[in-house]
Order: sequence, then structure tokens, then C-alpha cells
Amino acid sequence: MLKVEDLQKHFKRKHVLDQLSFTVYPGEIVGLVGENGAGKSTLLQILATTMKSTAGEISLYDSSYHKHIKQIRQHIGFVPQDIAIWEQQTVEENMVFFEKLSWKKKTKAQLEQLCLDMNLDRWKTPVKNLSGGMKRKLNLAISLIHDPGLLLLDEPTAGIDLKSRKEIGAYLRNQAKTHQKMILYTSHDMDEITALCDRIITIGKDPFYKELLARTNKEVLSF
Ligand SMILES: Nc1ncnc2c1ncn2[C@@H]1O[C@H](COP(=O)(O)OP(=O)(O)OP(=O)(O)O)[C@@H](O)[C@H]1O
Repeated sequence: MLKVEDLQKHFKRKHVLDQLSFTVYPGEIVGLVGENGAGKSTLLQILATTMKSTAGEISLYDSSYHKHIKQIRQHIGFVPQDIAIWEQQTVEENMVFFEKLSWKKKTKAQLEQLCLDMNLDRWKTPVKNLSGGMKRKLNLAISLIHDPGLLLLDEPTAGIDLKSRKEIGAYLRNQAKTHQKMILYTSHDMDEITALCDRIITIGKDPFYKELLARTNKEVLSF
């Protein structure tokens, strides 16, 4: 499980995250919502180990982030807001490139299957010819090459059509429920968040999301 205790992040005098404490269990999808600038990406970056917190403790499978950062990284799949793939290369070339960087080895057939699981069937197509939704699917497939137990997704469905969003949603649900992944996921689409997530964390000063979610039957944790 992922355990966060009293997490704080300040940028100089600006307090972005203040005393966040929560746990994510295997098999759970936890939604992270809040107004623009609330600190969602900051939190995901800290959990992904690409940014340091100001204070607090984080552990994954009972290993401390402070003490075991290298081992912890092996269990994390992170899809940042900005798509990071090679535009001139094909889907296949991208998957093979990132597989070579991965600590876990996969055959080409396994890599192609990862894409097909998300209905991404353009193996030989250059990325520049893919739609935005397909690029997001490829980015997600890349983050799964090393079979991470914790998936951190920053708006994985932003700007893509409903069909692709539904496909990504179904895929994530299957990853959590069948493969016991922990998924922490941000989106500004409240229908998607309430449909997909088991629990929801709201962060930020604006009470809008907290009040909106109080009308649903979801468990909500607010900071
Ligand atoms: N490296 C940095 N240096 C200084 N301030 C930063 C830095 N990174 C983020 N911030 C500030 O921290 C706050 C939180 O930003 P963050 O991107 O985490 O918000 P967010 O909730 O993800 O917003 P959005 O919904 O717009 O993506 C913002 O005010 C932002 O300007």
C-alpha cells in the first residue's frame, strides 16, 4: 500500500500542500481533484519521486521513500500531464525504446499486447499520425511496461473523445481490480471521477469540489 503522512510542500513562502495524510490500498482507484493550482500535479510529482517534499513521510509497500528511493521507483508508473513520446517514431519503436530503459524485460508480442489491451492497434504507425487519444493510450502503455504496482496519472483523459475515455477507464478499472494495482488519478471531469474512483481526495482552498462530491455516495477525504 501507499501511505502518506503529514506531507507538506512549500515553494519558498507559498504553501501548496499542507499536512496531507492518506493511504491507497492495492485494487483501489483514488481520484484527486481540486481547482487549477491546488497542487494535484505537485502531489503526483512528489509521489513519483520527481520532486522532493518539504516535510512528511511517504512509504510504498512499507518501504520509506527517504531510504529506498531506487527500489521504490521500480514500482511506480507515472504519466505526467504533458505527453512524452517520440513523435517521429512508430508505436512499436516507442514501445521498444522504453522497454530498453525498463528494468523489466518484455517481448515485442507482450509490448504490442499492452497497446491492444487499450484498443491501440496502430503498431506500425508513426506517433505524429496518431490522434490525441491514441497518444495518451501509448503514454499509458509505456508507463505499464515494467508492471508497476502504483500508477500515478495526471489527467490521462484530458482532451480526448468519450469512446477513448471509456476505454481508458475500463482498462484502469481492470488493472486495479484484476491486477491489484493502486491508481491515483486526476481529472477535471467529475462524472468520470465518480464513475471510476473508489474514493476521492480533494485538495485546495476552494470548497467547490468538496461540496459537489458531498452529494454523491463516494468516500471523500479533503485537505
Ligand atoms: N517549481 C515550482 N516553483 C514554484 N511554484 C510552483 C512550482 N510548481 C508548481 N508551483 C505552484 O504550485 C501550485 C500548484 O501547482 P500544480 O501544478 O500542482 O496545481 P494543479 O492542481 O495540478 O493545477 P492544474 O489543475 O492547473 O493542473 C501553483 O500555484 C503553481 O504555480
